[in-house]
Amino acid sequence: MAILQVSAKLKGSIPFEYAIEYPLLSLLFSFLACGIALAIYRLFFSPLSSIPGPKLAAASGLWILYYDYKDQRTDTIMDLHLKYGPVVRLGPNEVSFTSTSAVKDIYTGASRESGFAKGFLYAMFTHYGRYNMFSSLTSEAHSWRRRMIASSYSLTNILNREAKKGDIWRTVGEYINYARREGSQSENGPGRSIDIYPANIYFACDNVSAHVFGEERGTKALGSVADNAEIKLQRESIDDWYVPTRREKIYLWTDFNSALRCFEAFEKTTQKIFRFIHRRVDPDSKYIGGTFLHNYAYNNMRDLKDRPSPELTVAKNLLSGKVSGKASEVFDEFGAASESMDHMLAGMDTTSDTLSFLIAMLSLPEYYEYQETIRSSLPELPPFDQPLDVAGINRLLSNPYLNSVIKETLLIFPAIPVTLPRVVPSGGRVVDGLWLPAGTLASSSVRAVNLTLLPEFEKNLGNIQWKPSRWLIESDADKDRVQELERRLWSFGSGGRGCIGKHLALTEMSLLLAAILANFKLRRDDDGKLEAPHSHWTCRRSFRDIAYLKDFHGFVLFEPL
Ligand code: HEM
Repeated sequence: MAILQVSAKLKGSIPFEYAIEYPLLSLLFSFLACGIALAIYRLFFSPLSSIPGPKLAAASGLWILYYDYKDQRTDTIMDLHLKYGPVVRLGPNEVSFTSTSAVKDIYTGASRESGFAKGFLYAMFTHYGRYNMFSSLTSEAHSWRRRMIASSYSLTNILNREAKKGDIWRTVGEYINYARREGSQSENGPGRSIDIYPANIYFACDNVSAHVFGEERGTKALGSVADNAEIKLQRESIDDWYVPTRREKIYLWTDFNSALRCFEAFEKTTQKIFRFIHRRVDPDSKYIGGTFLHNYAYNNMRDLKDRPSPELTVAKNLLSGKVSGKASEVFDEFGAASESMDHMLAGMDTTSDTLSFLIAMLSLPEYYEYQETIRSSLPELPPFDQPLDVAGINRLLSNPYLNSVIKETLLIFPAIPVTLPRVVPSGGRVVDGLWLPAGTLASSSVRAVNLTLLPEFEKNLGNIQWKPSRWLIESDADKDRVQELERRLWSFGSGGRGCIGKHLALTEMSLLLAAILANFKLRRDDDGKLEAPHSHWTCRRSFRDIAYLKDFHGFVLFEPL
């Protein structure tokens, strides 16, 4: 009855008549009115409305989406922090922080939580349709996975394993042979002109695969290709992994969760179909679909299950570990393969990028003298078929000059420079003194956190120098400053989700750098005469979303000493 009365009243009203006469126009008008009301709410009444930042960003998620689309998120966030300070609103529901206390609140948090849950972005990093440690979003899904393999990556294990088996040192020897054999002659001096980007990827891949699956099953991509079809295949497949489309525009996906869910379901289903067809044709087929690396990781895992190896590896832990009696907390064949595949990728991209930036910088004329300084600080090194002992590895890991170039590269060119998104848990939380409602995306960008540490940040953002000497302690006055830098350097993340492979990466990089400088002078050889056979530097705009060395093609002259 009441409805009839209201509709009779409305019938006579002018807006109602317009709505009947122009239904599409009025629908559009209603959307517009709702949009304006929403924008007004977000700008003036939302709990985040007092946080500084561009008004357009606060009003609509399209603002940051535009920069995501242009692969400029990291640079944009840097500019915003420069303009607005340590807290910036990036979207209606997203806030970026740079202070140490905020990083602690978000990423370390209460011990029960070990930081906030990860944002949906990470779900892109499943393999074979299975979650792994890196892609698990919540602490429940993550912590049992991490506990199962944490010991494999501890510093003690890395040192003892290396002193016993010498896998990394042998791979370093392979790199030195590669630098003497590959590339081309240069007009700029004796020695070979090496495209360092693939060389570093092969190095990182050979190391991480040997650590995960054992030396016998590890890739040997640095080996000589002559007459070795397997090595040729490995190299081609590793290069292929870096196709430009890989996870391109990844931040865009986070705004389209349902599309991402569809993508996951599609991946899972197509792989099931692939397997089904292959097993019909060949009952013993181990082909599972996906790239060479997907097959490599899965087949190694299956092989290790059938033929257990005495070697203590990450894969062995994955296959045998039981953390609790819960059936869900044990890896099945695909779960274990997904975990190992993820370690391969995490260990390849990051370590190789860091090495490439480092070698590229050190090969510039202004650092020739610094190369000499590092060289003269090095101890006598053993032949590559003879492992260094624990004391010998520790001497290199604590060499202040090697450390200075590694840390400076991690600081200025972090391999993962981007936003590491986290979600405020139910009930809301206080971050850096600000109350954030549940569901807010609260995060820090590694590059912004690192660079805001520097006194020159505010004055000279466009021209921050790679300056390894800032890590040297030459007087008492330097001590506190350097310790503070070390404490706050954030390139490996922090808290329960921080990098598990940090000690492996640092050991690989220190050993390699010592051997390179003991054998070669490094000179930039990118004079435009050599065409870069790849576009790797620009491909890396996906997850990294920044191509730091745009004008550098990656050629360095390795001049024998
Ligand atoms: C220079 C080298 C490296 C850098 C700069 C680096 C950086 C990072 C960062 C920033 C995170 C945290 C991501 C987040 O919180 O969202 C992370 C996590 C991770 N890293 Fe690394 N990483 C490096 C080398 C490695 C290596 C060699 C491995 C080998 C296995 C590895 C495996 C992982 C894994 C599995 C995680 C996820 C940990 C978890 O969720 O518990 N990383 N890394």
